[in-house]
Amino acid sequence: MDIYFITGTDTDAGKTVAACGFVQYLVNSGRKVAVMKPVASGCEMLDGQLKNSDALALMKVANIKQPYQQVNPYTFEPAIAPHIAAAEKAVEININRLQKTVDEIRQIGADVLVIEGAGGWQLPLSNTFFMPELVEQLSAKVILTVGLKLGCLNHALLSAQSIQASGCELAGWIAVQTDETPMPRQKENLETLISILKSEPIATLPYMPGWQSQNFAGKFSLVH
Ligand SMILES: Nc1ncnc2c1ncn2[C@@H]1O[C@H](COP(=O)(O)OP(=O)(O)OP(=O)(O)O)[C@@H](O)[C@H]1O
Ligand SMILES: C[C@H](N)[C@H](N)CCCCCC(=O)O
Ligand SMILES: [Mg+2]
Repeated sequence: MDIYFITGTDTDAGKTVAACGFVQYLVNSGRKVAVMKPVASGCEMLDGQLKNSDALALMKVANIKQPYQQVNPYTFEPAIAPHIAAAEKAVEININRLQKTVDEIRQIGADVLVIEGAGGWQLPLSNTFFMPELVEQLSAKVILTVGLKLGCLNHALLSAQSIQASGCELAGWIAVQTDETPMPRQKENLETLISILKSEPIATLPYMPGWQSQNFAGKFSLVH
């Protein structure tokens, strides 16, 4: 099973939009795709269970049916840093539990697993454990979502350097216009990103109101 981890230059960088498009692209190419949002803060009670809108959006585009708990093992109600939300509930985010969940997903016949992170690359999950440890342990390929806004050049370069320093493979990046108004000099910034990240993006996603009900698989190009 190939595992892709979708990270971003920051929270609100467009990771969920990028991850949903990437899942649609994989499904369109004939792959059996499962999804995960391992740790989510900003959840609401639905049908007696805390659920997160990112996890629900990913489940909608995947083509393997999974129980909610398998997609999103750790749910926290407040929209705050997850390790703080976990500490407030005396919950320990356990890397072995997450690894076991990924092993379960292997058993259900997925040939690709797309995992959305939370926040940016170096997300604390406790006082001593950060998200890159999980990504490295899973040998997941990383895709960096760059939210197109002023400051993204620095964030993109720092993220790429940190991904590589964590011993992970940066398999590609996705540019996302997250606001209705394009950032100033968006075209020039995209050219700079291509130069900094030393590759063309696997997709450039425009601002798409109602993206939840669109299929944007066609905007993606081949990723290894
Ligand atoms: N291309 C787009 N078209 C329309 N709306 C977008 C687009 N990209 C992002 N948005 C909106 O911007 C907001 C942030 O995007 P998104 O939720 O994908 O960020 P994220 O990186 O997944 O954040 P988080 O760290 O909370 O998971 C959302 O409200 C989303 O609907
Ligand atoms: C609630 C929010 N939308 C994200 N899910 C969590 C973002 C955590 C960011 C932590 C940080 O780096 O400061
Ligand atoms: Mg998200």
